[in-house]
Amino acid sequence: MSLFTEISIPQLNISYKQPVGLFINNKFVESSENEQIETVNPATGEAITKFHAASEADIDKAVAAAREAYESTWSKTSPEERGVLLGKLGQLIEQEKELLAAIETVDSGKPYYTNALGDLEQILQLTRYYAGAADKFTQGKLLPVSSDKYAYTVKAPYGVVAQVVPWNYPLAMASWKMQGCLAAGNTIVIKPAENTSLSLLYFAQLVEKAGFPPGVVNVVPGYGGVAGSRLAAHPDVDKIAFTGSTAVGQKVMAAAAMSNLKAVTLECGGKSPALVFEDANLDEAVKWTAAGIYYNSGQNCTANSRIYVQESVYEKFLLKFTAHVQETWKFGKTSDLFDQECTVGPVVSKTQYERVQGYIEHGKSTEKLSLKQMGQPSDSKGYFITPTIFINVPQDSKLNQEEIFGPVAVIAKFKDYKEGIALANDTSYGLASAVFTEDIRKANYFARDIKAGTVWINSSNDEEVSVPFGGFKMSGIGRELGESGMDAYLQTKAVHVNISKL
Ligand SMILES: NC(=O)C1=CN([C@@H]2O[C@H](COP(=O)(O)OP(=O)(O)OC[C@H]3O[C@@H](n4cnc5c(N)ncnc54)[C@H](O)[C@@H]3O)[C@@H](O)[C@H]2O)C=CC1
Ligand code: BAL
Repeated sequence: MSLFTEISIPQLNISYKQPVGLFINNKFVESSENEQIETVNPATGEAITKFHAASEADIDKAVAAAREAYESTWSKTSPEERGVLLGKLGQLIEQEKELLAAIETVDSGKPYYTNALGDLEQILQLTRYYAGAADKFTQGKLLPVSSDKYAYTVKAPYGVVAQVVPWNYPLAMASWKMQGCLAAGNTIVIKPAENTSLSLLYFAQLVEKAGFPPGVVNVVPGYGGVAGSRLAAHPDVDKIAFTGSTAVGQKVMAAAAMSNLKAVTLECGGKSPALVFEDANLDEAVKWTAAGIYYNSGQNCTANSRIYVQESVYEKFLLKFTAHVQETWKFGKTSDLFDQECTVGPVVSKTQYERVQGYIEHGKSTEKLSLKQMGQPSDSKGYFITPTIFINVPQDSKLNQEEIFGPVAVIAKFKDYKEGIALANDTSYGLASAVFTEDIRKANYFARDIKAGTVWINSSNDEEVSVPFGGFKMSGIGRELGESGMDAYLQTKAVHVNISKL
């Protein structure tokens, strides 16, 4: 099988060369067992191409390349040099952002204009952020101890870092991990998800063009149970960062512990609440909560998948929410993801389609809940799911307890602040939360009382690359983005200096 394949995207009049090998030492290579994975366009269900899947032996080669690059070159670069390389990478991303967004659209099902281009804007922004941060967030501290002694701290990179990323934001989740990690001075072996590997393979070429030395970034597409688990258990990986399901996050942490006690960052599932109080601006609350559940077809770990509305404005909110969803969250003409009006794409795969439809069917038939469904895709191909609203959902419903990861809003009532915050906290997850009120005290009580890593006051899911992101409880460990996105890849060394004389 060739290491490149020609792919056409007729809607944008684009034809390009897609790398389909493993990227090790700045070269595309075949997998040692010649195993291949077919990737499918979620809007049509049709195959796009096949790419090589890394075996355990390939992972070992990639880790050895990353180790060699770390010891021989990368650990000797200055933070400023790393910042310059990230700056060049940013320029290349800017030049290629339309193509990268188009690859995301075709491979992961993101509407091009209203979604995929947005991912690329964020990637560009965070690449520039870490280019500038490389020589700022790497500084240690001077610690005066006594007249005869001082100490200083050094922030040292871990060395070889493994990263395992999911399919809901293929290149964005990779960038959340890679750019800060490189700025901090580590080398990387990164595994994209098996159903959305194309954008990161294309991106690898930009890494090489920007001038990163061989072995600094290695991209190893492959199956989670083979390539992912080998990375988690690898004795020469110093840290692993993972985004995906909580169940796999637990496996990654166990493998990390039982191999070499490598450091771990986990960004896992969520069941994030939004509380809408009676004094909220309801139009604003409707707009944000709808975006917070329907953007990216609900495939967001931070999706506000539980919406609680104070009982006095519940009916009014429902009417407004339903009308707004009908108006704003729509499939494209002929289910075309390149239609400028398209805001709802398919979910990523047949597996996810069946999983999300399973929850809808469960709500409808088993729990007999009331629901509204908005519009139909214009043809039956692909994995499109109609934006769905479940109404008056009891707290113990499966729909209120489990992460659905699809365009399914779950709405319920609450009486007062005490009940609202109790319902919001009634989950094993703690990734994000939102509150809608015009009362600054109430908003701040909520920020104080909610057990979640992110609180949005009068908005939802509007992340910033400069602000830390991560979960409480079973949503994860550690933080990404902002200064935390570099700190996650630095460890502190304390140096004691004795200047006393006998
Ligand atoms: N936090 C988030 O952003 C995400 C959450 N999810 C949740 O997980 C559910 C299931 O989706 P899946 O694709 O099954 O998620 P997953 O957790 O299996 O996949 C995420 C990544 O982990 C890798 N992986 C799988 N098994 C592994 C293992 N044993 N060791 C190391 N890496 C492994 C996969 O290849 C992929 O790259 C979704 O419905 C959603 O609820 C899924 C993706 C992203
Ligand atoms: N919004 C980016 C991370 C996530 O929700 O999956």
